Amino acid sequence: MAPSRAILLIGKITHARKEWEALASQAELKEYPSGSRPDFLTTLHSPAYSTIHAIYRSNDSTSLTGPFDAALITALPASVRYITHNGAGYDNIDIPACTARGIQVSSTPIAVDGATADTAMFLILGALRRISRPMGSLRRGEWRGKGYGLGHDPKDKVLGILGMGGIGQAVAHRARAFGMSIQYHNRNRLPEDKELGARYVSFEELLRTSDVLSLNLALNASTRHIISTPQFALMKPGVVVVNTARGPIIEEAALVAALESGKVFSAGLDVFEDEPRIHEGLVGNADVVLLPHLGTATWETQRAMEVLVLENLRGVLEGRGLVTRVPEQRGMEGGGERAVL
Ligand SMILES: NC(=O)c1ccc[n+]([C@@H]2O[C@H](COP(=O)([O-])OP(=O)(O)OC[C@H]3O[C@@H](n4cnc5c(N)ncnc54)[C@H](O)[C@@H]3O)[C@@H](O)[C@H]2O)c1
Repeated sequence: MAPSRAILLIGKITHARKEWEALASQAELKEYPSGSRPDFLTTLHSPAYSTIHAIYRSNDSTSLTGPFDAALITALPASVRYITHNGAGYDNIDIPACTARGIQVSSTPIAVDGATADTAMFLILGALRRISRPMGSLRRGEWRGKGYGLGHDPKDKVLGILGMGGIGQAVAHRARAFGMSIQYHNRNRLPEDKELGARYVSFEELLRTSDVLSLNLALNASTRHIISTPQFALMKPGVVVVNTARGPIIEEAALVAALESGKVFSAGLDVFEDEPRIHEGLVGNADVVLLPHLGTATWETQRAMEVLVLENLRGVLEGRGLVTRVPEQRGMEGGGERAVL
């Protein structure tokens, strides 16, 4: 007998295609590989989509559908019960709108921790050395170039981690090997065994006393622009700021001003306020280290993320529920969330 429930894949599965196809014994598999938001909204009303039980989407597939905002959530077929999202950040999904409709959402924490923390370390070391300027000079045939200057060692510097979740903890673990002393601020203080010897401090103390500030918290209404002009004013002169979380956590114009005034020695950025647009004051600043949102861009991590989404789908199809439901839906019926940090 044909499965009566369907799963809709929006975008592509690249690294775990076989595992996706294996789900065909448990559900009808449908795919929406390309299109536009108006096209997607129209397609949602077709009878072929009326049995969709779960949706596989990703941060990348936002380019096909636009954000999963309240308008899109409202337009989903009544049959949709789960959204399994490929991405540790899910700021492009309106979680309260999903909860209001009884739709459970999972993300891919843990799978992303190592690669994103490696990226943060790369940016911390690169920004401490202001490595971009001499790298650019070399490629222009100018060897070290004119503005070349000495950098700083990570050893004995205070690393302040804002957001000590999975990635923050993986950054702490790595930074310790470079001789950094670590402090953090989080919504909730961690149990001692997860602190890895890091000191818990207030947000203000973190800003006032860190030599390097690493941003590792989720983007939401309360964290948008959490780092802006007043926060830069509190920081130590010559601080290094690294962001591998989400661009809008920093008010980019304020960062540019802090770089230009010399308050910030350098920055290392994987994420930007209005990707893929980048503030001219950052692109034009040879001393900042910039990456085009590559935090999880490794073969191993991309596969691990896809496999985790499929584990969530299998959990749903086999009646066990989601494996990594988002913490905002804690307490909602149907289980499967990780601890709220
Ligand atoms: N650059 C990339 O490619 C990339 C890859 C993966 C994740 N990310 C981003 O990194 C973020 C963190 O990922 P994670 O898996 O570590 O998430 P996580 O949920 O494990 O950790 C986030 C931490 O931030 C803390 N937090 C939330 N609001 C806070 C606040 N106002 N002040 C202090 N702490 C606060 C939470 O308590 C939690 O401990 C994601 O939300 C995502 O946006 C980026």
